[in-house]
Amino acid sequence: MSAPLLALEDLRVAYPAAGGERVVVDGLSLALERGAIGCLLGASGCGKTTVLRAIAGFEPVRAGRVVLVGRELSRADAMVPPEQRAIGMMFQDYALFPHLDVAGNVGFGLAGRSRAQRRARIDEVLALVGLGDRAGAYPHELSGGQQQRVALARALAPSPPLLLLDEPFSNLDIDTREHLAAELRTILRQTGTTALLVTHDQAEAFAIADAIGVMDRGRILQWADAQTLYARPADPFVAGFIGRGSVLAAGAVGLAGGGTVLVRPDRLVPDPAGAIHAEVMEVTFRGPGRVALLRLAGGERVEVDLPADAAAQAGTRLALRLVETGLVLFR
Ligand SMILES: Nc1ncnc2c1ncn2[C@@H]1O[C@H](COP(=O)(O)OP(=O)(O)OP(=O)(O)O)[C@@H](O)[C@H]1O
Repeated sequence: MSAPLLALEDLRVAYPAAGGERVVVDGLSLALERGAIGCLLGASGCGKTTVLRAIAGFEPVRAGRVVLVGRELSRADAMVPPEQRAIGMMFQDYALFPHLDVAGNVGFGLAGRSRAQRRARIDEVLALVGLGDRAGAYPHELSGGQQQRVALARALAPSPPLLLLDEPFSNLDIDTREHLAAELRTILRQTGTTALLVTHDQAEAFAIADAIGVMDRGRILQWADAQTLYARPADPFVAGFIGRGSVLAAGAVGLAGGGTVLVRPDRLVPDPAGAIHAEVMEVTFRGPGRVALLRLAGGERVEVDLPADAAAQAGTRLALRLVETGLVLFR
């Protein structure tokens, strides 16, 4: 197999803190193939941005290595400065220059090319992001989504070997975000750009990435494609974090042998002959169907998708059976 385009090897990053230092990235490794779109997914504060900052060269590493196209960029006792890494970046505040028009913003990173070459490249990337007719507009004349496209065009213009994107759509409304996520994936594919994205939004990660690393407290718990994370989460944290479902003691749903089990909302089905008894706490309509929040006999809470004909109401009791195919057990 060919060497990955980006390799993070046992990376450790710490910030100064009262009485010493606080490790926020702790033994993190990943490999990204050329042309692949990777994503770090995790809750606020788990260290995602810090990983990107270490790759970009804004944060020194305490241990481990950052290697891009076979070139060592960071290790504990040496680092290549950010401006010599040729890595493209797009951050959540997209920081466009307000006094430059769209063409000026996009052309900013294209010093060293002739005027004609610059102009041609600006036109090319603006067409790519669907803003071919807005080259003369100023950032304040554009919508949030358009500004974000300009930021993307600016990051792509120098054809960086690697593009880092930190919560690129977090300032946008949900419709624009979903639309742009799909568009971003298409553009990255068209240009063959290798990218590493950071987000706390699972839908965004699923829509864009080929491989997703679920992070918790500075580590990657599992690095896999979206289907694998959903169907075969590696541990209870990933199981609870990805998709809907509850991680319960196996005995709570009648399974022998101990351990815990991930119960997705379609794995418990109302059945008068079922052996699992629950109290209905709440029923919510979530178009197209209804969802019931149940309390099992041992007090565990679990969410269940209700069939159209199920007559469940808050305050009533319900018998259910467990659909055992596709269950994920942790022992
Ligand atoms: N410059 C800094 N100095 C000290 N602590 C920092 C610094 N930057 C980040 N931290 C801390 O490091 C931890 C990880 O922060 P980081 O921004 O990497 O997380 P994140 O997962 O990207 O979160 P968010 O989604 O909220 O940006 C947090 O607890 C944060 O408070």
